[in-house]
Amino acid sequence: MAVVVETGRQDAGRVVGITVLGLLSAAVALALPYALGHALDLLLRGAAAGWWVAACGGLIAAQTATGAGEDLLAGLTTARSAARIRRRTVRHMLAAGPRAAGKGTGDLVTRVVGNASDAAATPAAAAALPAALAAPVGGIVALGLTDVWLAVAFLAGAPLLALLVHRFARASADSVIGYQNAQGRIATLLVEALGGARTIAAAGTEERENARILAPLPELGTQGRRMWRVQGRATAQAAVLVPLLQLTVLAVGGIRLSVGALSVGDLLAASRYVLLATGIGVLVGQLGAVVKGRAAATRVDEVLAVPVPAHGTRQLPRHGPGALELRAVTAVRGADTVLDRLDLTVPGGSCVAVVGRSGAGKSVLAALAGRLADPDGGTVLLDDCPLPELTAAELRDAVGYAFERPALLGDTVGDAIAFGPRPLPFEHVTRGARAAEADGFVRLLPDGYATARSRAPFSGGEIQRLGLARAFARPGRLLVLDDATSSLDTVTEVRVARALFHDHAHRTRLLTTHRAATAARADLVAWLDAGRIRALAPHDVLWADADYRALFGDAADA
Ligand SMILES: Nc1ncnc2c1ncn2[C@@H]1O[C@H](COP(=O)(O)OP(=O)(O)OP(=O)(O)O)[C@@H](O)[C@H]1O
Repeated sequence: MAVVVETGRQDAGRVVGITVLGLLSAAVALALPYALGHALDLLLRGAAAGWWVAACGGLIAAQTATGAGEDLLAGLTTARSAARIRRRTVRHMLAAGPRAAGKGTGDLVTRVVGNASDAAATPAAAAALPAALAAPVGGIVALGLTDVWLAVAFLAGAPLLALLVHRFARASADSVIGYQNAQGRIATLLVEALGGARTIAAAGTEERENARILAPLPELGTQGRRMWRVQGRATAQAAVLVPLLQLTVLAVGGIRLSVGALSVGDLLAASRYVLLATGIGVLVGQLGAVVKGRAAATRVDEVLAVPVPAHGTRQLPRHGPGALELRAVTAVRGADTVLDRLDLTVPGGSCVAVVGRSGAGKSVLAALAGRLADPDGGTVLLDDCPLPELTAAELRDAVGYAFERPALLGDTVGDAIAFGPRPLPFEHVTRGARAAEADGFVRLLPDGYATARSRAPFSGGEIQRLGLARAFARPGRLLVLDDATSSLDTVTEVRVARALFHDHAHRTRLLTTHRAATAARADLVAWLDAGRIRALAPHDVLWADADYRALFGDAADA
């Protein structure tokens, strides 16, 4: 329950305030029946009761004030906790990067939005528990002090009340966890379907997809009904048990009044104490919030448990050539060892194309090269420095990436190209766009580079060119391109290739590709096969090998 414990600690002042105000409110609630009873007895005897009546008024005002203060503090604590948990979860998720994506986008959103607010309510609800418990316990003690037989009558039925609370807490915890998990699964499937809306429409599988997304609905319904059943049963049982207990205590009180052991005022006080003693509704409500919050906190904690890569303190040598070395690198994905003690040296300033059959592990290798993922074994070095030893800023400044399906982030098209840790001069943006053959179509947009992204629908090839522009625009010594030119038409690809293969900045370039033409332009080709580099040589040399040619299918591409 790390996230709840931590937010509780940070809100310690307010949490203590809620407990203190709650206990004060309970104390006032316990004092009021005594004052009322005493005032009534004095009035019935015709004695002066002015002070006691005034005390009753004061106690009622104090009860209102402490209740309002408690509500205000609880609201503040919950709101601040929710903001803090969301900030922390979002920061952690982004720091974990692609590692967090394994949970599914929809499920992550549910955890950060819904579960975070339920978890945030826990410290305040837990802080109110002592008061929710003090009022009933105080009520029983007060009954005993008024007349021991009243307490005996109440305690005879109390075990049933205790059992009710215990069963409620246990049964509702199970159903709440089940409900939240089913919600997360629906969100994941929905986000997946929204991302694939075009494919679903083209395949005409809307109905099937609808059924797939809503598949966890019966489970959600079952858990929801269980939740309501548990709550309803507890409320119904309490609705029968509580009046029965009150009636029993009042009946005993009536008998004690008739034998002169109690005054009328005592009976009035007892009727209110028994109400406090049976305050199970408040306790059940508070317990419900704590149970729900703890279940939600478990789901938030699972996000926070995704490891975030630690960064070192080193800088790269000032004028290093950008030599990349993968030493005995192993990468395990699922049950498969995708890369198996792989060695690869990419000379500084050179352009190396990584080829291999589909699923050979090219993208995994590309991710390791710039530390978008860490290897399960072995080391990746840039200019002889292991990547984990570099500061985060040094690493991101040194390595640029372009992807097959880049995400365009930022408000305007220019922002999407400049997207990075530091602002970029406009000339760099346009230079990158020119190199990626994006400058022409960007300038035709209504406001050129200042066009809002939402007003600029792009084709797959154009999006790829903007992703390339982003990579070209930023300085750095290593450029990793993961299938980043696959959607370009042949003419554009040839033009982009000019910038890529004759890089004026002499950056080291590692690019994964399926195209023989792209491999042919690279200085060297790293042939990935069975988790290792089968050969590292120029394309012309490798072309003599029939297995190598088979990678590209139709040789006409070459
Ligand atoms: N997060 C993951 N979880 C499980 N398996 C994964 C994960 N990422 C990759 N894989 C698996 O690792 C293998 C290598 O994937 P990778 O994307 O690197 O192949 P690739 O050579 O780039 O393929 P392609 O040429 O088709 O893009 C594949 O079998 C893939 O299913």
